[in-house]
Amino acid sequence: MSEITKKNQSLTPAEAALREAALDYHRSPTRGKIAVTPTKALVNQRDLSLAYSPGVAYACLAIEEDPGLAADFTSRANLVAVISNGTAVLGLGDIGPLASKPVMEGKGCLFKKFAGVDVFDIELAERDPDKLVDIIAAMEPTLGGVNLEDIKAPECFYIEKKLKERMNIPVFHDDQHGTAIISSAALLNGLELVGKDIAAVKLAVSGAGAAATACLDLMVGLGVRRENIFVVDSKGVIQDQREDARAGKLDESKQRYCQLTSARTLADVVAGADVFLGCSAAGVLTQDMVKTMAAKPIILALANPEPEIRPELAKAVRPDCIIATGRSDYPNQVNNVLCFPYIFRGALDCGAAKITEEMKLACVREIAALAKAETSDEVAAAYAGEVLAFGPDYLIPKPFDARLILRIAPAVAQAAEASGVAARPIKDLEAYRQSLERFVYQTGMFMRPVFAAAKAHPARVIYAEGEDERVLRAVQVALDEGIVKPTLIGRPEVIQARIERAGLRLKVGGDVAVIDPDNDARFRQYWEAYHQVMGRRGVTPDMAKAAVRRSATTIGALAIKLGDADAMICGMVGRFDNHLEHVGDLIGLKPGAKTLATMNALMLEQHTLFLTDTFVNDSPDAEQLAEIAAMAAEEVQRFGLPPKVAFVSHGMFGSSKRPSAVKMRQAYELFAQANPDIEADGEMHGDAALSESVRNSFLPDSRLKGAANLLVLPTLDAANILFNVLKISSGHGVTVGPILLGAAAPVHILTPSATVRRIVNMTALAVADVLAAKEVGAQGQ
Ligand SMILES: NC(=O)C1=CN([C@@H]2O[C@H](COP(=O)(O)OP(=O)(O)OC[C@H]3O[C@@H](n4cnc5c(N)ncnc54)[C@H](OP(=O)(O)O)[C@@H]3O)[C@@H](O)[C@H]2O)C=CC1
Ligand SMILES: CC(=O)C(=O)O
Ligand SMILES: [Mg+2]
Repeated sequence: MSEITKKNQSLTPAEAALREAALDYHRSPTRGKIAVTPTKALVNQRDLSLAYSPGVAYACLAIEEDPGLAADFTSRANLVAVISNGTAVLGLGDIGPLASKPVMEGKGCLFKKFAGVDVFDIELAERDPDKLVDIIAAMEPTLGGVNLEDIKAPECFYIEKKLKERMNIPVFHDDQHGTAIISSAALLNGLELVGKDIAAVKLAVSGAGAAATACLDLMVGLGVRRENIFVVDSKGVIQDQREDARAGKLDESKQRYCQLTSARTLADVVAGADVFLGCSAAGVLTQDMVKTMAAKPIILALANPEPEIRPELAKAVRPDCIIATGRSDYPNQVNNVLCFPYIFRGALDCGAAKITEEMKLACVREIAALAKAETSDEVAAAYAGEVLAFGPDYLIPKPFDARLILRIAPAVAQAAEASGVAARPIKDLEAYRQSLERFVYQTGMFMRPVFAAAKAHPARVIYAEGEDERVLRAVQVALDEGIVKPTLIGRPEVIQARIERAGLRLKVGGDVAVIDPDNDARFRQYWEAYHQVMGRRGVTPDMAKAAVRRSATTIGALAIKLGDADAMICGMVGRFDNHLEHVGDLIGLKPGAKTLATMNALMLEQHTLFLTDTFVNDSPDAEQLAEIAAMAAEEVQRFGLPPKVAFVSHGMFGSSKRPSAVKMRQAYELFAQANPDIEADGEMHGDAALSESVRNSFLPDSRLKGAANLLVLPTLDAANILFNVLKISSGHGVTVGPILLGAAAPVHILTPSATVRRIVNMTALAVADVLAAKEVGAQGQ
């Protein structure tokens, strides 16, 4: 039996579940985590002659004449290579370049998602440092920057040094400097909390590789005294009596921290230490060792994926400790993801030739300060339910804090200019900061507030098409996310067979309840409830029984009505209008609402847009449009976004007297009267909705600033057509919806094209809506 098979067999159930989920995530729906996509249209002969021969030759010749133009005519200035040879992959060690690829693809995702930086992940089968330097240096014409990753010490120091000498673009070994920047910020904040002086603290360090050495170098620069640092590597304490030290064979990086001491083991040096820094291996710091640390110890246990000690173990023996790890599932995630996307963003945007010490220190300052800054509405929404006040469990900002890019990238660009390495200094830093906002709502940030709210209060969601494999897969994800208590409508034996065929872990009767439309003890209760609602609309008891047997959406709606579920997802099979009819009949309108309507969200390259009404009302009048806009604006806030509403039309601020333009103007006026605090304007063209300068050329004092994010369209045709055109033309726009507005309970009617991810997102939204409805109800009492 191989070591890996043995290891898999010894996983706890939670670890085994995580393993399955992680493998599934990497395998489907596409293999791997990242792809290369063209950014220009290439659809006709003309495009071809521009993109390729003959037109491309002009771009080539322009660059030949002025190499700086490569930044304008190619993607180079936004392209970073994440390069590894697989010799120190996380804490997994020397697993080789091929096995390192998921990590490098992952870093690529983080670069793109958090900071819009494009990445080629490059895994090289080469261990010889000089050959690696030659290979990487030869790639300079391709790249705007090099992020070295998971290359082991001491070779990594030499490789980075040589590349910095040879290349005229930023070269940054993430494991060294990214880790150093974050852990230094955590150390500074931690010391502030425990009231200790950086010049007086004793550091015990496990690991003397890339990460640990760089952390120590930076910490010494910040005031830790070298004589107070005691380092342990795989052979024990680095001290002058060690065989390699006596033989003069210590690497130069270790020699810097070699001590004259009688201590020989980690336990020896941890005793009395104020700070433990671990960049080494899983579990090396024991509870017994932690017990011996000085008062209010700070523990930075950064080995990945398994830290030197788990926080619950450290806290059990030293409740006074402050502990951080590299993991996402504990407070205080000290991980270089808080740094590398943003330091490169700033460096690329100002054309930095290098990453200097000033640029790194700017990052430390910004990250440390951000943890102490007042939390913005967006961050509070992104981490709903968590306390984000500076303290022992909030030492440094969270990875989904949108302010990271807004603060770090400008600070880095400014520092680059100050240290004389910026080829294109940023002239207007405030305008630059504002331009970075385009990255903030592009990503997981978009659904993040919704998921956080759902996670804090999981709710009972009933799925009408419970036998559909997409639904089963989505329920598995939603359960793994901890956001749902699901009920599936369907035949139990069919559901079970499909769960097994799809290789899912759902347990019918365990974490998943089932309502069998052919045989359920609640049948009588359900058809009677149906008859009670429909009896005066010509429905006999026999018709009521048949209706309940025939329509799963009817069953789902009745389940909500009778208190067996909080929310419903339906619509994967059949026509939208049929589902809507059942929902209208049985769930009805929420108090105060006069109409049902729908809204769809689209995450596009440049904007996140919400469009209404995409599915319900053919040609709503001005009053209905104002009401729909108000409901839609409320839902937009669920995503942590301030709604910015544009009533769009063929007319522009009174330029047209046609009825549809007049209607949109009236709708805006009614909306503005009822919702004076929401930014809105109309009627206006679609381009004016998205571009302030176009809008200003007609009306400089519009009540709408920047780009609108909620477009209210005059008819169902207009909204539905625009939505579908944008969805396809954007290529990779992510969509959420249709989001049903105005119903008395959270119900969403999806469409037959719904993907697993869409169902998961709509589940999260339905659960978040349950919570919001309860809060509104409580306020009304
Ligand atoms: N949270 C974060 O952001 C980051 C965390 N890390 C983590 O830090 C760890 C090290 O990474 P990196 O520096 O790149 O790797 P390196 O291979 O460069 O260094 C590993 C170091 O750990 C030492 N080591 C190994 N086993 C032990 C042990 N049992 N006791 C004490 N020291 C030991 C090695 O000793 P020797 O020199 O004798 O071989 C070496 O000095 C990994 O777990 C990695 O995941 C790294 C970067 C970022
Ligand atoms: C986070 C990281 O880069 C590492 O653990 O190697
Ligand atoms: Mg790494």
